[in-house]
Amino acid sequence: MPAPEPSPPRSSLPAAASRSGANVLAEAAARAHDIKAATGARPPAPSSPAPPPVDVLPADLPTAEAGTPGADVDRILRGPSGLGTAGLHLARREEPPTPSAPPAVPAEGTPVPGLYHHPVPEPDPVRVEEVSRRIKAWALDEVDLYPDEWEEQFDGFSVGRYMVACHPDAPTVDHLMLATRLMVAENAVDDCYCEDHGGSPIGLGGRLLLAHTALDALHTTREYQPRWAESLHSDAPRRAYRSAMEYFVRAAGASQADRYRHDMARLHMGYLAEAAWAQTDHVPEVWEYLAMRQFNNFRPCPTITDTVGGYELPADLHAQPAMQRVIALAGNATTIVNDLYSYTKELAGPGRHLNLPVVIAEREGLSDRDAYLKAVEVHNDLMHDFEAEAAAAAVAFPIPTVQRFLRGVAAWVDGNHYWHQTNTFRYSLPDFW
Ligand SMILES: CC(C)=CCC/C(C)=C(\C)COP(=O)(O)OP(=O)(O)O
Ligand SMILES: [Mg+2]
Repeated sequence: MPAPEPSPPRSSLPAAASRSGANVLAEAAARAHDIKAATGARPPAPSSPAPPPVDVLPADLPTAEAGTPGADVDRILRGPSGLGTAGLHLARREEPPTPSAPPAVPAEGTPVPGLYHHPVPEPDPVRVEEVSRRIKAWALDEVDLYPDEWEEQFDGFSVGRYMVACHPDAPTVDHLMLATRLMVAENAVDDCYCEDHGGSPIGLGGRLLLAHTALDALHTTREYQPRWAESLHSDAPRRAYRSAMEYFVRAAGASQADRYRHDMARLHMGYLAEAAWAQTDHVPEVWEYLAMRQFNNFRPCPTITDTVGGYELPADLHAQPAMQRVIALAGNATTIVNDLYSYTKELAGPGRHLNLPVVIAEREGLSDRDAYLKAVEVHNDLMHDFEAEAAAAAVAFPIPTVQRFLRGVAAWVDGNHYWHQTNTFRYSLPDFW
């Protein structure tokens, strides 16, 4: 007589988590592995020769200011403390420290008065320098990204400082490069197809769709495949997307790569709505603008925090409605930060550029100043909601990868604010105070 089947493993997770499918059960089984992964990392495909050693950053995230609504949540997002919990924190660096690393120079720039945010420590200058060196080499030598005249703008964008600030738990510079290439490629598409460098709403849909195939490959017949493959080398945005995605896919799990493709499809849909409104000079209602900006949004950047951290948030946990809400609120807060810091730049550009203060002024009949101040309040409400929902998700899913992912998203939010505040080459504040 055959031996009875062993009973299926039972989840030790709370009810909310155990409803979320097979991957969550596997997650529970792999918890011990995750704890190890929180201090180790999935290695990305190396992009170039091994980097020089970099300094060791403190792995903790910045704390919320005392007395702010974020103070409680910050304690949760900072993760557990006490004996035996070290493995649940952000990864320690794999690269050895450089004792002679130069001290970080304090950042320039003033925060928007009244903007709820968390200051971050200066990003490690050694990492910043190395990422900046490598990204320029990639842009020039691997994807021929820009003509000489755009060099100052490329440098002024300070993408190395941006990505080091946003990913304090990246175990190596190779991991940071995954985010940095994608960030540069995303901006190349925005600049060259949509905005500053020859972009236009006219014909944007066709250009975006074809560029999207650099992220989400065309599967077609033998006759047409080579023409498509060639097309991926035919302009800078497509070369950048193709190459950055190739590196990313080599480091990411299949569901992480698919998550990124989905987020980029969302982004492209947002670009199209913005372009359609620009073509007819339509000013949407405020809530409609916010809906467009939820898609034309930084979301694809914080959602790769696990790949850049060298671990994976399982797809079923990423798909949880609570997690989706946290991600959407984080993306929306970070994107309204852009609207506030880029306000004067966009006002100075040709034509009307929609951003939240402009739309509030137009649709709610407020002065430019009052509309700007109202946009600050909208941002602050989004930030408080993000933090409250992240805290609730951290409690609902007491799983190391969830906690680490939430901390990674929060770190991205703070690093994004830091970069906007300190990028005085690109942004300046209006004279409203
Ligand atoms: C990096 C990335 C995914 C960008 C996508 C959307 C995007 C370009 C932004 C959210 C930034 O907004 P904006 O186009 O207004 O940028 P600038 O104000 O010109 O810096
Ligand atoms: Mg802007």
